[in-house]
Parts: sequence; C-alpha cells; structure tokens
Amino acid sequence: MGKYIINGDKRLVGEVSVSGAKNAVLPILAATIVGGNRSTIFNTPNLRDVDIMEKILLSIGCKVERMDNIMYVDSRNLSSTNIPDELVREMRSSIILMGSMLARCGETTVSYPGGCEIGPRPIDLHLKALRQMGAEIDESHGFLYCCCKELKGCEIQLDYPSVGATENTILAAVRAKGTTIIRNAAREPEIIDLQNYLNKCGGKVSGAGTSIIRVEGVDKFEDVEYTIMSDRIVTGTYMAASAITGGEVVVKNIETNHIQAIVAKLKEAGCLIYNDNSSLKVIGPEKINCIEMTQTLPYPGFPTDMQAQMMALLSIANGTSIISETVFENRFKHSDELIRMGANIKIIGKVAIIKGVKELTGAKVTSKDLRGGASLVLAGLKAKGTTEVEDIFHIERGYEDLDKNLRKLGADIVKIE
Ligand SMILES: CC(=O)N[C@H]1[C@@H](OP(=O)(O)OP(=O)(O)OC[C@H]2O[C@@H](n3ccc(=O)[nH]c3=O)[C@H](O)[C@@H]2O)O[C@H](CO)[C@@H](O)[C@@H]1O
Ligand SMILES: C=C(OP(=O)(O)O)C(=O)O
Repeated sequence: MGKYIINGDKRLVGEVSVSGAKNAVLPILAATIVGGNRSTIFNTPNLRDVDIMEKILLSIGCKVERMDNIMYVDSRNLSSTNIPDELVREMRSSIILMGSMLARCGETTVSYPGGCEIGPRPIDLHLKALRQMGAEIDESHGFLYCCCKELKGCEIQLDYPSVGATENTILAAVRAKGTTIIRNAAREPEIIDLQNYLNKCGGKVSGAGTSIIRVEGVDKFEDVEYTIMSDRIVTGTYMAASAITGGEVVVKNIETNHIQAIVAKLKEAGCLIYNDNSSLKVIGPEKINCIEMTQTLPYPGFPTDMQAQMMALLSIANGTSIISETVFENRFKHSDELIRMGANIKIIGKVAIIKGVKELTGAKVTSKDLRGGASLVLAGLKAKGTTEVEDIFHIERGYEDLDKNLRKLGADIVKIE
C-alpha cells in the first residue's frame, strides 16, 4: 500500500518544477479517441490516474506508447466499446469517456462511478446533457448502456458549472451534427487545454474559459502533437509546503494566471510571493496569519482541490480561521487525521473552524483521498517528530515524485513501498 515517513520541522529551500496537470491530461486522453487519429502528448505526468487511463485506452484497442513524460496514442482502430468496470471503479473521471465514445462509436457501456471519499459525486448533469444531444442511456445494475444513432448539436444549459459535465459535453459535441452551445459551462483552465487540444486536431471549439462554449461538429481530425498545461494544484501544494515550513521555495514551470486565488490566500497568510511569467518564489512567514474566511468555489474562485492543504497550513496559524467548502458535500475527512497531529479543528456541516495551535506533532495518519493525503504530508513537514502517512496510493493519483521533489528541497521524507 505504501507510506511516507517524514521527520518534520525542516525549513524547505530550493527550486521545484511542476509537472503537467492531471485534470488536463485525463480529459485530453479521453479526447484522443474521438477523432481516430494519432496524438503525441508531451508533459504527461507520471501518475496512477494516467496509468489507469492508459489501461483503459489499451483495453478498447488503442495503441499506446509511453516514454518519460511523452505519451503516444493511436486510436485509428478500436476493438471494444466497453470500458472495463474494474478500471472505472479505480478512477472516477473515466466517466468522461462517455462523451468521446459516443462521438466516436455511437455506443458505449460504462459502469456507474458511484460515490467516493470526498462525498457523493452524481453524474446527472452529464447524462442530461448527453441525452439532450440524442444519446439514449439506460441505467441498470450499476451500468450505463449508452447509444445514439446520431448526436445532434443543441443548446445546453448546465444547472451547475460542472467541470466533468462540461468536458463530456464538449467531447460529444465535437463530432455531432451542427452546433452545440453550452451555457453556465465550467471555466476551469483545464477546459481551455481540452479546447486547445481539440482545435489542434481540427475541432471547432470556442469560448472555453468563459461560461458560454460553442462547439461546431466536424468530421475530420488530424494527427497532433500537444503539450499539457502545468498543474495548478501541484503548484499550490508546493507553495503551501514553503509557507508551512517558513521556507523559501521557487516553484518553476507554472502558469501564474491560473493560481491567483491561491496566491491571494497565501499572501493573507503572511507569505511573501514574487513571480515572473513561469515561476514564483514563496517565502513563508515565521508565524502563519489566520484567515477569516476561505470559501471554495468554481474557478476562478479558490479551488476545492487546495482546501485540505490550506487547512493544514491554517492549523498552525496565530488565531482562528474558517474554511467553507461549497463545491463538495463531504470533503473534510483529512481533518480527523490533522487532529491526530495536534490540530484543533471543528467541522459543522460544510464549514471547518480551525483554531491555530502552537505546534503539530508527528503521528501515524492515513490519507483518505488525494488532496487530504497531500495535506497530511504538509502537516508532517512542519510537525515535531515523525509522521507516517499511510495509503499514499491516493496521493500518487495526482503528484509525480512528491517525495523526491520534497527531499530536494531539504525535507526528510522517505517512501516505503
Ligand atoms: C478529473 C477532474 O478534473 N477532477 C476535478 C473536477 O471533478 P468533477 O468534474 O467531478 O467536478 P464537478 O465540477 O463535476 O463537481 C462539482 C460539484 O458538482 C456536483 N455535480 C457534478 C456533476 C453532476 O452531474 N452532478 C452534480 O451534482 C458534484 O457532486 C460537485 O458537488 O472538478 C472538481 C471541482 O473543481 C475538482 O475537485 C476535481 O479535481
Ligand atoms: C478530486 C480530484 O480528482 P478526481 O476528480 O480525479 O477525483 C482532485 O484532483 O483533487
């Protein structure tokens, strides 16, 4: 299962380079099957989720080759329309294959991803949009049987700016007959990356990054080379690592525009932040300032994927902070583990009240989900004594070489397989 052992209380200093974004590469890998073309994807992060997506692509007949951070996918010949149940269960975002399989093959069977560690994650908005475009979807015994004679472009008003539903709809619309307009679309930067990939293949997508996206269906897709954007949540996590340890870390290979909400909160917490176009330096304060309110919101608000890391940071602040989680229903499982390390946190519904403590102490803790796991690593970097973070397979879903990178910055962290 794997664990990290961290001897904390070490100031992090140095430079770290950020990998490609998990949440950009996954939909783009799903998109590689839409056009029956060949894609060479650069800056692909080496992550557990990418391994699972690779297995899915292989299982439906794609040819896949990987070398370092380059992934080559040839989707000209597919041999199956079933997405294997055991792989869908391992990675919730495999649900975005529904749109691309319908676009490419006119049918697919996917199992229902169900809930997970961060609370229920329904897919009603995905299904509603695909049905509006002409898909017939039968749900039975945990499986979704999807087919369509033809997908037709239409006007789709999303009830909530869901990232996955926006991506699924774009993927279905890119080969549909006519034009699709998605209103109240999610505005996350990863959706711009998906648009850019599709357009490089010959797709006609515009408006990503705004709440109205327009997709004109096309027939012909070209072979493509594409470079994945850098990961804004990994960026934020290294920034928080510098902040919590009172360190001085330069985070390189980043997109400054994507992390402004994180920069603003870390400045409120007392960090000094200097940036140029593709890197920034974070100098952590001697004592973290408490923050009256951090509310997670869809982009460009403060990302829910940074909420747990922020909680670790505020657990040692000079007063009481409040975090309100508005995106997911139950994304505070890390708080119990932080409490084991000496944090003083109370959860009331979707609100966390964090009374800053003088110091955290090392303990045996378990990561329950990806970002919650990252928050425990951050706490362990600051804590006095030894912290063991168990079940790090969650963390490895989204962080490439986390232990190695932290060691280079001076952390005492080892991974036990
Ligand atoms: C692979 C990927 O990109 N994952 C990200 C994506 O997840 P994901 O795409 O799953 O997140 P969504 O934006 O869809 O979910 C946001 C909220 O909408 C709700 N909802 C969503 C779809 C639906 O059909 N019905 C519904 O009610 C969800 O339960 C949740 O409460 O965006 C989240 C929000 O920024 C991030 O935390 C995840 O890291
Ligand atoms: C929740 C996350 O991812 P996923 O949607 O893949 O579970 C995340 O990246 O924090």
